[in-house]
Amino acid sequence: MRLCVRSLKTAATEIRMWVFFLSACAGGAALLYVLYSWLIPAAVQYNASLALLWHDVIVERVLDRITGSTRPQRLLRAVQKKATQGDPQSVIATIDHFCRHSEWAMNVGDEKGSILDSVVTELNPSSALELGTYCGYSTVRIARLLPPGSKLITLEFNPAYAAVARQVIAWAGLNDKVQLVEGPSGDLIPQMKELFGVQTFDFVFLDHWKDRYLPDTKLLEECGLLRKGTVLLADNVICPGTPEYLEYIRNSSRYESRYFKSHLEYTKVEDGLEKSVFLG
Ligand SMILES: C[S@@+](CC[C@H](N)C(=O)[O-])C[C@H]1O[C@@H](n2cnc3c(N)ncnc32)[C@H](O)[C@@H]1O
Ligand SMILES: [Mg+2]
Repeated sequence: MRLCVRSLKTAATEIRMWVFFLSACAGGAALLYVLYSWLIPAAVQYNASLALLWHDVIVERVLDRITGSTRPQRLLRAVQKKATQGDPQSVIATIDHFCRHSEWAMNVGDEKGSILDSVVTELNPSSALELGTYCGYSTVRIARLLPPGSKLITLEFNPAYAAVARQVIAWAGLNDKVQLVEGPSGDLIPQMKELFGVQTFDFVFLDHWKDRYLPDTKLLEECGLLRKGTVLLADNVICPGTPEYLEYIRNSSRYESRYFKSHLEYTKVEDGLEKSVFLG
């Protein structure tokens, strides 16, 4: 009888321990779930530094490790799987969907993209330059709006990104409008006239590394690649930010400049585009 009571007590203690252990596991899992599905997404939607750290460093590195591929390669696979060949709009929509629902990427994005579209449509440029191609998202956005016979030269110094962008541009059916040139902007801008026969650009989209906006603008001026009326459109002037460029372009008597408020691609963090008309 005594033995029986003792084994009942031991069993009750064991059950209590198991209940405690399982509750702790369930609590931990619930906490992780709330963190991952609610707190982190909410924080990175509204905070600039957290957004860039989370999307551009943590998630990208983890997914690269797990999948054995790079973000541009995953983006390209989504395009090849879901977008219609020869249809730029479907390529843009596929990339935006991928970036909103699978993985953030540093394209200009749909929200600022519609501002970019209106600037390009209004200007109707026959020669355009893009600094920073990445996967070719903004290249496709700009090139699809160019009038027949126009050309967009886009510069990218990362060979792996350039290789992906070439396939994205080809998938959109825009090879005849786009010339992707591989190399650093600082070396290529001075060679534009002799290598590509460009006189001046009607439109320049600045979206490469932010510390190059100002030196490359001055280089474009020195090389005589801007004409009276050339429009410079600069992305990410708030996030990550280009303070020296803004200081220069807003205070120079050679430009008329205007800020278009928007958000960092695929988030609610404030960012914007600066449109500056060269006055000659
Ligand atoms: C923000 S991404 C461009 C995004 C692209 N414009 C879009 O919206 O789809 C910036 C790209 O510029 C490239 N880049 C940065 N500095 C550069 C430079 N000095 N010359 C050429 N490419 C550069 C980077 O490798 C990167 O792919
Ligand atoms: Mg950008």
